[in-house]
Amino acid sequence: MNSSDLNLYWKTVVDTIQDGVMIVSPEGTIVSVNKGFETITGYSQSEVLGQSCALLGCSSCEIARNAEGCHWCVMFKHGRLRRQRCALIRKDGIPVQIVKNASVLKDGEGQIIGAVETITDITDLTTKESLIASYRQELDAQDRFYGMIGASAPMQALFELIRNAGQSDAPVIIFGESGAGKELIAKAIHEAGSRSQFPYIKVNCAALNESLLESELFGHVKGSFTGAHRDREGRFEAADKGDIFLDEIGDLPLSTQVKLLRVLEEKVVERVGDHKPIQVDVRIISATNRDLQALISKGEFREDFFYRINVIPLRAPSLRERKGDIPLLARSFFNRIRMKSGKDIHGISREAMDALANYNWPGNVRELKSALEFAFVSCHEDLIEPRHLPAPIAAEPDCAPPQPVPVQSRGPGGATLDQVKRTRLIDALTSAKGNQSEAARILGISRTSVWAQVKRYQLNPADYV
Ligand SMILES: Nc1ncnc2c1ncn2[C@@H]1O[C@H](COP(=O)(O)OP(=O)(O)OP(=O)(O)O)[C@@H](O)[C@H]1O
Repeated sequence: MNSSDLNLYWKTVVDTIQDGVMIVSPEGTIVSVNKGFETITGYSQSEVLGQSCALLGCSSCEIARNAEGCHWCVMFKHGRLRRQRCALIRKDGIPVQIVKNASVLKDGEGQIIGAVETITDITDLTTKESLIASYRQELDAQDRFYGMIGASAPMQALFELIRNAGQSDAPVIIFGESGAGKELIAKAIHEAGSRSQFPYIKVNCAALNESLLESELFGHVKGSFTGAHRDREGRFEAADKGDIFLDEIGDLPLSTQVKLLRVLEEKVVERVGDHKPIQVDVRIISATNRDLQALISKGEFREDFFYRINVIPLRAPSLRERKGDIPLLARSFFNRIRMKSGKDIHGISREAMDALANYNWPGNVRELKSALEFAFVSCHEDLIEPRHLPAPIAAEPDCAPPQPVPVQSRGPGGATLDQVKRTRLIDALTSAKGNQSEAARILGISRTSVWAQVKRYQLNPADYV
């Protein structure tokens, strides 16, 4: 077969391919199209020959034509076009999603004599893509609730409780281990509720001493103590009509509990150094990782105050009670950290994911987040492997099924949760040579939590230096 024979068959070859093929002159006049083109556009050959290719209303050409200083067909400027995703308008007015490729055609002297364009109909693909995107959105919406991630049954049940609690004005108390997400729950209650248009104010009851805490909560008047140079509004006044989140409420001094009880009962506050009652309409959301009943027995927490704040109790499930959420959480943290770090790590290996799933997570979600941050620093490869995770996670072969652990329960060997936590804190302080920030990193909890636990368990970090 010689080349002239081949030319005879060429048209048949072009007509058998499903993609559309169109040849245009340098002015954009359509000079030839194949059968695929007819199928995709709905135009017959006789209808388009001699017409301008603008007839197809291609979205990318429209954009190029409207761009200032641009030749109406970018392809003639650049010589070729590769995998351009756009849409053209069929003869019946329906848009078709396409991918097009194009090249200019030159004669023997290098003069442009036209261009060839191929068109692939990707309607099926885009339909599938949008279906996947909508499924993904649906799944995301189910697994996320005001920034909280959780597809497991305990989390789904918690989301429902939060929705209900948000609608009520009754005080809410959130129990749960450190790092389990109590603060996120408090914020979600506010955002999901009828007070969301008003302030949300957080106060950490363990971070301040008694007099500073009272001045913080209730405000003070000028001269009420050394350093009170002017009147100051307290956090309750600032939270008027909204919510106040009292974190670590178990660390609230007894005398402050009495004052808060009055705020709850009479809905008034008095600034420190003043006796003028100020009306406030604030819902209290509190949280603790301590066993309040035990504190009541020891006389360290007022029973009447406990019943006042414990109207709607919620519990943040520990991560080991909802191990099914680990991959979901890990992937979400991975994506967030990757975006921030700019490091080109592609994912978490199967083995590393298994290690995450098998670990017991005493520091809960916070520890998981820290573990991934650690992995991003130590990984210089494509995938996060077990060796990039903090040592205890990579090492711990804990294949025991997740055990529901009530907040005020007993830990291994019948020890109370407090005893287990105390031992864990001592271990961390020992490894960290008394450095509380380092101990916090080891445990995957905040420095404030370590500081509060040191205080609660009456430890002296200097003993571990
Ligand atoms: N369900 C969740 N989804 C996404 N992130 C979470 C979830 N739970 C907790 N986190 C993240 O884990 C970290 C610790 O959460 P949070 O501060 O709410 O815990 P906590 O129980 O209040 O801890 P602590 O008792 O130490 O104050 C935060 O960075 C938070 O964003």
